Amino acid sequence: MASPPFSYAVVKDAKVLMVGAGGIGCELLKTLALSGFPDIHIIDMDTIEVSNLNRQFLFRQSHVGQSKAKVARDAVLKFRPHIDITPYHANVKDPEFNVDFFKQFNVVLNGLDNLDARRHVNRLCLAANVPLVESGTTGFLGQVTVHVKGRTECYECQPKPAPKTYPVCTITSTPSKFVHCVVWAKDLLFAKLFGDKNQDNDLNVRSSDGASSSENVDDVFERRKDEDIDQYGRKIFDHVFGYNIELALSNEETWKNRNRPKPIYSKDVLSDELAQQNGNLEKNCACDDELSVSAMTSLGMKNPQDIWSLRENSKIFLEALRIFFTKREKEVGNLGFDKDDQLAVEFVTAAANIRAASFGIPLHSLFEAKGIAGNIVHAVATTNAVIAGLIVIEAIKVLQNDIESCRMTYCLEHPSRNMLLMPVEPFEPNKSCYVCSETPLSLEINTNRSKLKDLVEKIVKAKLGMNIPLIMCASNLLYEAGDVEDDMIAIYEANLEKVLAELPSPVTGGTMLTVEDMQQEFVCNINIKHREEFDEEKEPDEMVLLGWIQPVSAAENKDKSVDNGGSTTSDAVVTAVESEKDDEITIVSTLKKRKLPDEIDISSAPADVKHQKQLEVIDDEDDLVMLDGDLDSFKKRRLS
Ligand SMILES: Nc1ncnc2c1ncn2[C@@H]1O[C@H](COP(=O)(O)OP(=O)(O)OP(=O)(O)O)[C@@H](O)[C@H]1O
Ligand SMILES: [Zn+2]
Repeated sequence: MASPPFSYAVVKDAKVLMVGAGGIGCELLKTLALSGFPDIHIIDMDTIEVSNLNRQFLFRQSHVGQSKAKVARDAVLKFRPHIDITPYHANVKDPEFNVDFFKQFNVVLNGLDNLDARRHVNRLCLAANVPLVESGTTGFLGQVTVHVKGRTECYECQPKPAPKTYPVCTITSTPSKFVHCVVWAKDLLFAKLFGDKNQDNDLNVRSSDGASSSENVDDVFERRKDEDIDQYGRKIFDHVFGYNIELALSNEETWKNRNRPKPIYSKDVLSDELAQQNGNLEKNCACDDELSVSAMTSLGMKNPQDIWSLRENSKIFLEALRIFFTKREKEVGNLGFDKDDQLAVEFVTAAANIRAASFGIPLHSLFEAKGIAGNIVHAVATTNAVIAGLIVIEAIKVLQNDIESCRMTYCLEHPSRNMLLMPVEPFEPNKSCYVCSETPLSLEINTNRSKLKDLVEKIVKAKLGMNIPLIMCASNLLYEAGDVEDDMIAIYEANLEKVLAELPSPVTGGTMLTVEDMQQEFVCNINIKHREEFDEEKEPDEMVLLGWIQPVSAAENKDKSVDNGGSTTSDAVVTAVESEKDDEITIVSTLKKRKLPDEIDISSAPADVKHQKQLEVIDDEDDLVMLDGDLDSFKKRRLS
């Protein structure tokens, strides 16, 4: 079908909102300005960092520390002085950016890097009825999608795979890849030593028969008053890399079909006097900046791309631990892993490598370990530029109200059918999407036993992702959360416990609850039905939400699992799930688009069918595969 010719009028009259002035945003603002857009508003909450300069070309060294939105505006005005650019150095979730604010724009363009903000913008665009062009990049991969209320899928019509998770036992007992060791070092050991002591931690789960001495284990991690720090470090070292491994080895069953790990004790790797020689810290730490304190510097090691020997890793491990307990003592107990915290990265690299050595897994450099721990895929400027160009092309189609011609476009790393850019017709809205559809969700619940509090925590907050929910049953307010004053919080909690302990009686007869999210302008109707019989294994909460699509990874990993960390810089994972090696990518999108046939009732089975098909492919993580075809004829195809 021929699209209407490009009309400059739609551009000339358009008022657009850009959210995000980072890698994609800089390219986008430049392309919008050069394409003749006269009125552009930009929201970005961040300031410029040195690490942005290699690709966020509107920024220079002298801008470091300044607002991205404002500097981007000034930079573009230098070559397009006559356009209006309004910057907001703010979080798009701030209340000032409400439905009325969104209504003033003809189209909203996202250049964000996280799911939460994307969802928020999606919901506001739906509430304000403004089309959204959404985008993301991860290295060479990227995508641009178009979301128009009632005509295409909204951003949340399909579940988004959450960051990859691993079964706990792989992490605690049977690692087979370096990433497993990194997750162990970061989420278990680092958290145990430097994080919140009250948090549950699976570090002590070693083998099925090794639980007996769990009390002693806690003592080991507790540093005794006046305990010499080097001695303490060695004690931890010997416990986690020596004793725990010996204990795990005692369970013969585990090792029948696996390589047996080797216990490592500090005395075997480091001679005794080394502990004293270790470090040169005083000399290097005249600086006040805590994050710049480094075990590598202290030990005279410079190159983050070197792969350290077992001995070097052991020295870094002890030195980093020593620095945390001496120079950063105040933070111990509150630390969370941060990829920009040099000392934390050094500690995690060293711990992961020592564990890897024990399990016969190849060691890695700090640079590589940091990438894995921070879930970092290095950004590619060209991908951002291509994606920004595509955003503008789609925005113009949207402004021309030519939704038929809109395409979701996937930028691939390797050509497929000789193409690097794969256009896909947008999907129709998912009729069972709780965000954009009017159809109420249905909750089957044991109303005799379940409490409203559970419903709020398990369904409203955890599943539907509402931040500050307000629940109404007809015109009665049942639950409210939000910025309550401090002294009110206690009263409020007591009230909630008391007054709302049981689900209110009208619900038991089958009642529609209306749930609003005050922060995200989001309304969702839940029809509650009473059901007494629940399968305890499959439905342990005695609650089943129908019409809601589970995020991929939640269903994939029913076992208790450990998150491998932060989010990627983009959302390209929507279609491409990264596997552990850079060159292994699993594509789960159906790149050849199909409109959902009308006869299929997607409110029930097909969404699940589609979902399961995706899982099949995600499991096959070692190949580059692509799903091709429509809902009932998914085929896996290997790309060569
Ligand atoms: N809730 C939000 N409100 C406003 N801006 C946001 C929000 N969430 C993310 N952003 C902005 O979106 C931009 C995303 O850009 P990009 O993906 O290039 O990330 P970056 O932080 O600039 O770089 P990197 O994460 O790769 O170091 C950032 O500038 C960030 O400040
Ligand atoms: Zn939707």
